Amino acid sequence: SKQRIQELHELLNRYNYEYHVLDQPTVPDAEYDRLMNELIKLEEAFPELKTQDSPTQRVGGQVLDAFQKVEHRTPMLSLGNAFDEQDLRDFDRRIRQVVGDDFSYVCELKIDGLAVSLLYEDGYLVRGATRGDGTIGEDITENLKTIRSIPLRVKDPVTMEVRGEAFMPRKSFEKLNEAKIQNEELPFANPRNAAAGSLRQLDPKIAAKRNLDIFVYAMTDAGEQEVEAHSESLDLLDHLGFKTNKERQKCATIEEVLAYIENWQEKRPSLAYDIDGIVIKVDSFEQQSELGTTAKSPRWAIAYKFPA
Ligand SMILES: COc1nc2nc(N)nc(N)c2nc1C
Repeated sequence: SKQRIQELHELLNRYNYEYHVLDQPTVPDAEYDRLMNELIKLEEAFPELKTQDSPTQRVGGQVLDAFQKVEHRTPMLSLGNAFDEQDLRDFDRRIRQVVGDDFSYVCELKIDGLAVSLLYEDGYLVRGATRGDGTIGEDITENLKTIRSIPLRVKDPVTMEVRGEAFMPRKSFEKLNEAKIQNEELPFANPRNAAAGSLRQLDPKIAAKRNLDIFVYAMTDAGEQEVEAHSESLDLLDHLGFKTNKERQKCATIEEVLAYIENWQEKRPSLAYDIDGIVIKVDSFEQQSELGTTAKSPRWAIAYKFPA
């Protein structure tokens, strides 16, 4: 049974990864459910064989009476904003004044959700927290564990914090609001509020039903992982089993950044989730550290906000 439990862990984690991270399931849901039920029964029969990263542990047990405050290992910064082309050209000029002309940007969609931090120790997810004020957040581990695209254990025994944006896909938002209106409850104003409201639930079983998702966008201590650029750290996060946003693109010049922005301004309605802008980052970590950060945001990144 220990061997079968190990086998079920691997199967369920693989099927979960294919469905929720790759969006390419290879088995029907019924097969997944059958294996999950077998694992639940085996763990009931052999409780000593239940592990913290077991797929059965995603939906926590008890309802909390409050969230604990937690301190982030490294502060969660915020982004400076750009609202038009001139702001972006000013940003670009400031970058070039420090690092010269030999650098590249990475552009990413700015997901309209909730910034969260995931702490992994020796490869295991040990804590999940809201951004809070950037230094102190709230421990919402039990709720974040219900997001199927968050690995409970990653391939390598890494210890790091991973940052990402938790969000509610538009279709889930519409279905949730339909149900709320049916029950004569107040609907959520937008997917971002719905995601925030879901992650603030003290009962993880409610969060588990809200079909939340996440795109991770940074890891701390990336230096220790021998990566030298942000784009490489995103590829490493993919390798570790995280869900990153695939629409990211390297841009050699601000002109290419402007073209990327224009492209996504147009394609925005076709996305399965809300975005409120585009994040532009200098790719090289060495150049990021040359540029440094102000008290609250990096000088090497900026968020272009779409007009409301
Ligand atoms: C480097 O710091 C950041 N990077 C980010 N990247 C993306 N894609 N989205 C964000 N919301 C974001 N926020 C911050 C503070």
